Amino acid sequence: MATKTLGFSVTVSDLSKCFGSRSPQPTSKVRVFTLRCSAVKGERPWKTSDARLVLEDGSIWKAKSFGATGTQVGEVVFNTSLTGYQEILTDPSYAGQFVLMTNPHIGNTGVNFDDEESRQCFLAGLVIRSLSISTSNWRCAETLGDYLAKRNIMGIYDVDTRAITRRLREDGSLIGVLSTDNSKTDEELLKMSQSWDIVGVDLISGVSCKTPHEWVDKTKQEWEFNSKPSQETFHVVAYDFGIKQNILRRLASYGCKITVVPSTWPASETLKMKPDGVLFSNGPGDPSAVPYAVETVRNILGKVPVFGICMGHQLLGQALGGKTFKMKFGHHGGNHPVHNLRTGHVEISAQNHNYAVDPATLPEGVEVTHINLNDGSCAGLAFPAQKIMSLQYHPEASPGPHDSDYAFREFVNLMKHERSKKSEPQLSTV
Ligand SMILES: NC(=O)CC[C@H](N)C(=O)O
Repeated sequence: MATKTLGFSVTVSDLSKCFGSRSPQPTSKVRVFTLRCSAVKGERPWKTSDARLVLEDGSIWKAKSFGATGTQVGEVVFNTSLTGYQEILTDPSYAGQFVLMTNPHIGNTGVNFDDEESRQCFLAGLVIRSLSISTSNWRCAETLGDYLAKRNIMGIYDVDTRAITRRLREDGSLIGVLSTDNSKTDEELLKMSQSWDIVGVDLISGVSCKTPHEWVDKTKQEWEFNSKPSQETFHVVAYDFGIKQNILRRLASYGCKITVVPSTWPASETLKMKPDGVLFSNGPGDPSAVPYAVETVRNILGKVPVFGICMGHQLLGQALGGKTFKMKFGHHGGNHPVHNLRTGHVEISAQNHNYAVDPATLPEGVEVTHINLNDGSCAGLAFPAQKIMSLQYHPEASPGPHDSDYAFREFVNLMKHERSKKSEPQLSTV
């Protein structure tokens, strides 16, 4: 190819190198892909070492490691959020998964003390195209590399994230093994990836809290955008299936007093607390792998107002008698358009899920309230007769746009309505 000067001493041939190259090596069952990029050859302030991401389809992606070292298996999913990698890293719903960020430049704002979504990082690892060589933000407390190393989470960079994303979009989500261990052969890693599965595994029990506790923190005043908090206080019991803390902060900001309970907390104990409402949270893995949670949800339905978010929505769907199914590659990102069928509005939403409820399997009376406009899948449900509302996506965002925050107000209104019904004088029948 003829080399043409573009200015800033960058040439077309330099740029073509930056887009990586597929170099299939037909010698064995596996094919190796390396990313050649002249722009990242300079000295780096962090340790680098060779790493391999071996996917179950036999492709091997050579990369450099940051964070922890070792060998880790997980399902690879891609996330299209442009910002918010710290919230993504601490979202417990990613347990068992490698998150590949499609935004090519990650790490430039470091990590801070405020943006944690849970007590630790539960994900299998992080896959990025380019790790920022410098970190600059007024809230930055640590670099991304140091943060991951301390939490024993593996990361890789200098890998062709666009090519992997296209593969996942075409072939569906894939299991992969990430390794920095040179003593393991490609075939061994491939075998590992082909013999592990995320379907049917209860990942909730590994991320849920162990004992009930109160939650009081609201969204900090400087970040608050809801100007009309409720004048009344409502007691909400929140089931922690891997709950993101911003769900709790948003509920507290809307005037709720919250008791967080573990995933195995009996429905009877919850009902004894006489809550105004119950929240079923987001969480990792396959909703069909946790029948005990579906049973708990079933025993609460109809008795108090409930709100299900993501995993909570899927468990509600199953408790109502419906079915969930695994999607081809799921939805992960902060830019998913959702159609609110009740208002006619389109919301740009934050999403993170691989499973969905099949609305055709739900009983009569259950209303589909929201649709994902990318693929028409069910994004929200309501069953007014049973005081149920649920969303497949994340109204708390974090990271993501705030378009769907109104859902917390709707939940408060549901509880308010129920309270007012109880205080109405009962007509006696003769
Ligand atoms: N964020 C979530 O709650 C995810 C729910 C479920 N683990 C899924 O992947 O669909």
